[in-house]
Amino acid sequence: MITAYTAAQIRAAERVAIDRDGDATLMRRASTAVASVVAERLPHPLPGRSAVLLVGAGNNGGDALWAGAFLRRRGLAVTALLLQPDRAHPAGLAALRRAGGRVLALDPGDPAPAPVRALLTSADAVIDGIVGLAARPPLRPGAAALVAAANTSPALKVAVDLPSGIDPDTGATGPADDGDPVVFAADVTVTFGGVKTGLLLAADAMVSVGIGMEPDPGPAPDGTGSAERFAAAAAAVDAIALTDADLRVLLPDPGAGADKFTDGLVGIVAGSPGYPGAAVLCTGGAVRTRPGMVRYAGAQATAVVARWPEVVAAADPSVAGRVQAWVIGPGMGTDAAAGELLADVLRRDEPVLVDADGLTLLGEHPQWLSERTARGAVTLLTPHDREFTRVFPDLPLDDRLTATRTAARRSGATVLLKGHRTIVADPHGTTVVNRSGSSWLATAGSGDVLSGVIGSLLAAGLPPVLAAGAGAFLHGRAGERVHAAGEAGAQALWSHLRAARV
Ligand SMILES: NC(=O)C1=CN([C@@H]2O[C@H](COP(=O)(O)OP(=O)(O)OC[C@H]3O[C@@H](n4cnc5c(N)ncnc54)[C@H](O)[C@@H]3O)[C@@H](O)[C@H]2O)[C@@H](O)CC1
Ligand SMILES: Nc1ncnc2c1ncn2[C@@H]1O[C@H](COP(=O)(O)OP(=O)(O)O)[C@@H](O)[C@H]1O
Ligand SMILES: [K+]
Repeated sequence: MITAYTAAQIRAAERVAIDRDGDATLMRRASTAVASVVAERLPHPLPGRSAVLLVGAGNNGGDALWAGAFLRRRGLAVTALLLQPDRAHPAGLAALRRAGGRVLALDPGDPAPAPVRALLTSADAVIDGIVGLAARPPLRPGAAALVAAANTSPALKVAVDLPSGIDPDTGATGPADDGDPVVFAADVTVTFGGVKTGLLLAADAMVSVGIGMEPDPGPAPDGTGSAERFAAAAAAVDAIALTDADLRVLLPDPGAGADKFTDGLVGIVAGSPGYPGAAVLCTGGAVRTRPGMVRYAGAQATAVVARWPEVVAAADPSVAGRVQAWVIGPGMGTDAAAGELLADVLRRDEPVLVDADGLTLLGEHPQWLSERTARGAVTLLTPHDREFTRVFPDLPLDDRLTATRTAARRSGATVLLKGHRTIVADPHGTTVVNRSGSSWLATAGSGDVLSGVIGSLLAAGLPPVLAAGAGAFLHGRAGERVHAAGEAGAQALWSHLRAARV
């Protein structure tokens, strides 16, 4: 489990560490780590190579200046570009100068003239120390112009603590209506004092370095497979991301005493004459995720059983037999008959996952959701952006994390917002960010497979936020395998779901 924190939580831990160790010690540890990452990743020998530092007004710039001083001592030519020369970290600046580094004060009106752009283009490494924990995006115009110029450089790009341009708490990059906000295009982010939640969303490669100021990670999951313990660990921090090892804990292999009824049955209501494929795709997601039994209840029983003979099929939920969780929505249509089916399933007490057309119907009948969550029935919504906006029209998606958390808190449902980084939040605020996946998942029907996967985990009794988080992680890993195998299309996911649990 990767645990992540808000800037305020990290600042609180930092205050304790500064009182104990002094801030110069912390900065030395942080900047040494940045210099090491740069030195490890550049081709050797290092003498003769060059690094450019982008330096803002605070301690983030201080880290970059100290890292530059260390790299200078290892033989690199180092140039610091100061966005606010009179506010640059004095000790860092002095250290860089002592080591023989060059310092350029930038013109605030034109921070990236041709000579600066040429310097960035020819550099071997660019180190981003414009802004860290104090960031409030979007970047101010001068910083944005410098970052935009740096992003065009072929150099190794290393962000100090956070890529400048993202919000530490949410990963958001600023209001979407201001055009595309600029963010430093880091190849790697070296972060200290704990992973910031924004990094889970907005940074790909990151190195988290302990410098003696990390927040208390809370109760660790004990490795026994207790989902409750796992959920408590997740609830104690701001957000988590799951790992392959977590999946082994959350989805144990069945024990010797298992039979097909042991681990929960999922019922699937999906597909319609217009969309027979959705029924088959969604059911396949469930069949391939866990042993046990899958029931199908809907208009495509013949097609489903032709592809999945192990499925027990019925014409509708009222005659389907007992299940421990329902998945409803993929390709079911949005007509009156589909609405009745959804209303019927939502009146039941078992956990229900609503996806796709089911979400469009919920947008038209919000009371079906509120009546259900008011009586405490477990509900999980798995929208993509357009479906999210149908159900929660007033929640802007320029800050996806806040939108997802607000939707969950307000509706009483667990909400999974799909995307490059899928986000799951439950009504109490427990948050899982998914970091597995491949853009090859952006293919028609891949969401149908996902809802089958998650429904199966919900029926197995995982708390909804973990069922959704683990399902998204597994689906993402399967997507990576589809890509690696040179395959494509949503049904290619089926055959990789089992092997994706390593
Ligand atoms: N206090 C310490 O001892 C330590 C601090 N550390 C570093 O210090 C950083 C935090 O330092 P600071 O609190 O000084 O602040 P930052 O260095 O994060 O911010 C610098 C300045 O950026 C400006 N800024 C904010 N939003 C901006 C925007 N959208 N566009 C342009 N500029 C913007 C702010 O006005 C602020 O003065 C951490 O991220 C980390 O890199 C580490 O060295 C660890 C130890
Ligand atoms: N750019 C992307 N990178 C990674 N995963 C993506 C990307 N775009 C979409 N996905 C994933 O692909 C799936 C698409 O689901 P959805 O939009 O519901 O498709 P459909 O309705 O066609 O089944 C989701 O799991 C989503 O997280
Ligand atoms: K930075």
